[in-house]
Amino acid sequence: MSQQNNIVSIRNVSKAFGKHSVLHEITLEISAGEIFGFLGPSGAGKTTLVKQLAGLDTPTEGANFLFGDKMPNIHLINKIGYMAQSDALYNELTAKENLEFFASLYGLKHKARKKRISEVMELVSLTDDLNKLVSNYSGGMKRRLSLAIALLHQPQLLILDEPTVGIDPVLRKSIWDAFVSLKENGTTIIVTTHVMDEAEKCDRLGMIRDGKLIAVGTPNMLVQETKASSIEEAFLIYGGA
Ligand SMILES: Nc1ncnc2c1ncn2[C@@H]1O[C@H](COP(=O)(O)OP(=O)(O)OP(=O)(O)O)[C@@H](O)[C@H]1O
Repeated sequence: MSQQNNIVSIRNVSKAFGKHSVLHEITLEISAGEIFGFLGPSGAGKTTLVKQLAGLDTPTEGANFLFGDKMPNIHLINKIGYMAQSDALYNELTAKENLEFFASLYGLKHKARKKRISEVMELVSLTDDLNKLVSNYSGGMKRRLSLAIALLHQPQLLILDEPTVGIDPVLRKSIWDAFVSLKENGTTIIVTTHVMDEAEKCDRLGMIRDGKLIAVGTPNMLVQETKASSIEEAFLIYGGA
């Protein structure tokens, strides 16, 4: 794999909050155009790691490089779309007003802004709810709106922290179809999940347990290597069960 293909390079990253060690010596390369999933139980350290990749936190040891530059780096903001685990939306505004606010932060001009807003809302099936107050949105609708915002500026790298929590299976499928078409158009996607059927859809998976990267590979490879019958069983075997 050539060096410039690696959009993300995590080099020997550890993180501690006070005495609490949360990430242990993680090293990993993620290449352009792949859907990479971090799979692990609650508290494993997934959010801590992807926050660093989004430039919102720093490691205690080691370093993260995105597009060849050390993070955090303000100049990379336009290349990254980040969707946090809890929605960062203005509840007292409509969805459209929220989108317009973020679009202006990204410097999208009026005509392009209008076009992108309708494209991203179409993608998350919220076109009919564009003018609704976010306070009247359900939890799943808020997740989808957050995703739409992360997609607004057509980032080369999407970092999505549990993007489909609270979203029903039918919509979940349509959102994953959207991820695949974004990937086909060259977007690199990093997603955290603890849902096994989502893990199967990733090109490669990094299994995280207790802050350690216990296995990396394609879903098929991880299952075959452990002679497991499912990703879930493979995870347990890598975790020492
Ligand atoms: N700012 C912080 N200060 C102290 N401890 C923290 C902080 N942020 C995270 N942690 C701790 O780090 C550990 C990993 O949390 P993290 O949110 O990264 O896990 P996760 O794998 O994303 O889990 P979940 O799926 O539940 O979000 C947890 O024990 C958490 O309590």
